[in-house]
Amino acid sequence: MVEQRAQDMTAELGVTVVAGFLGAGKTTLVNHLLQHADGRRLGVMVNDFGALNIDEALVDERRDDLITLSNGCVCCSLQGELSSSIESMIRRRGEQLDHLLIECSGVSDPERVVNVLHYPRLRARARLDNVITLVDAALDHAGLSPALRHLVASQVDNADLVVINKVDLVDEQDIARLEQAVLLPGSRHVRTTQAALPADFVFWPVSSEAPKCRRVRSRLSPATSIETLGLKTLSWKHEGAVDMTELSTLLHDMPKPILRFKGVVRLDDGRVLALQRAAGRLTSWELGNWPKGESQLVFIGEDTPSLWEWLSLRLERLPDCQQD
Ligand SMILES: Nc1nc2c(ncn2[C@@H]2O[C@H](COP(=O)(O)OP(=O)(O)OP(=O)(O)O)[C@@H](O)[C@H]2O)c(=O)[nH]1
Repeated sequence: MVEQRAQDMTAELGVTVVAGFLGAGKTTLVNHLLQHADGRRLGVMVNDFGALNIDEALVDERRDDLITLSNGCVCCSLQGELSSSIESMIRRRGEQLDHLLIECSGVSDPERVVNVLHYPRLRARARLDNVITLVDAALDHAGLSPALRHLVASQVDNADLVVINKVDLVDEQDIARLEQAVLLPGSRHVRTTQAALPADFVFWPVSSEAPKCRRVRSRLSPATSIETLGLKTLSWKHEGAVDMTELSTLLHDMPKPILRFKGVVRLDDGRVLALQRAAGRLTSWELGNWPKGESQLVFIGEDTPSLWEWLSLRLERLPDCQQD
């Protein structure tokens, strides 16, 4: 991998792949890097697992160098779309971009994204600089299904740098236990809050030697496929305002196997709220940049029929429920 990168240092566009399980802090890292780009011109590609791409709204600034890949996962069904989007990013922006950030969906194995970057037609023009995997320190990893634990292990094993994020939410002992459980011996890793990773960890100085990142050997094979993960998504759209009292009760009651929730909600008074739940914690903030009139909610969780029946029933009190 390092040898491949050394050959590619003259290629025009440096690429960082940002991976990590649902809600680990990938968008937070992308936003942090956009804010600490130090004059570097960054392109961003985001990929949400759900049918609605909420990440598009959550990445700071609406930019014409933001490409959204939705309704699938870059590690499987969207590989063709990923490669053509990278090509079009290179074509359209090649001379005006210094670096491309590819944010994978939370259920992607970054190895598959890296494979796309090795396609001959991309190799000469894009240079993979690093794979950064975020791990959610607040998530009960032991409580995940074996397939999802396998996915997280694969994300970690394929990283050049592992970012143990959300260390503000847990104590030192828990962090040490998590590191012991998920990291391979000698893995390059850092701890962060709000994914505040120094930019030097991500962007290689243009004139430097090839990056000395360590490519760990995967202890798992074959690569995780989305089909084996046993996950389901449910998305919901509504043209008008949403009753926050009803929605808040629903979100409060949501069972643990619904692993991730994201939404953008228009309120009666015209304000727009972004809402998220990851590792059981709900956060919300006012959003200034949502051009669409509608409210959108996406839920991702284990494929247990009773869970989705429960959610559908609750969502029926809010109109226009649509299952994927
Ligand atoms: N307390 C705390 N919250 C964090 C931290 N980093 C991120 N968050 C919150 O965690 C939630 C998920 O963060 P995102 O950056 O959207 O996670 P993601 O990996 O992009 O999520 P998906 O794309 O859905 O997989 C958001 O509500 C963030 O504000 C952190 O270090 N501490």
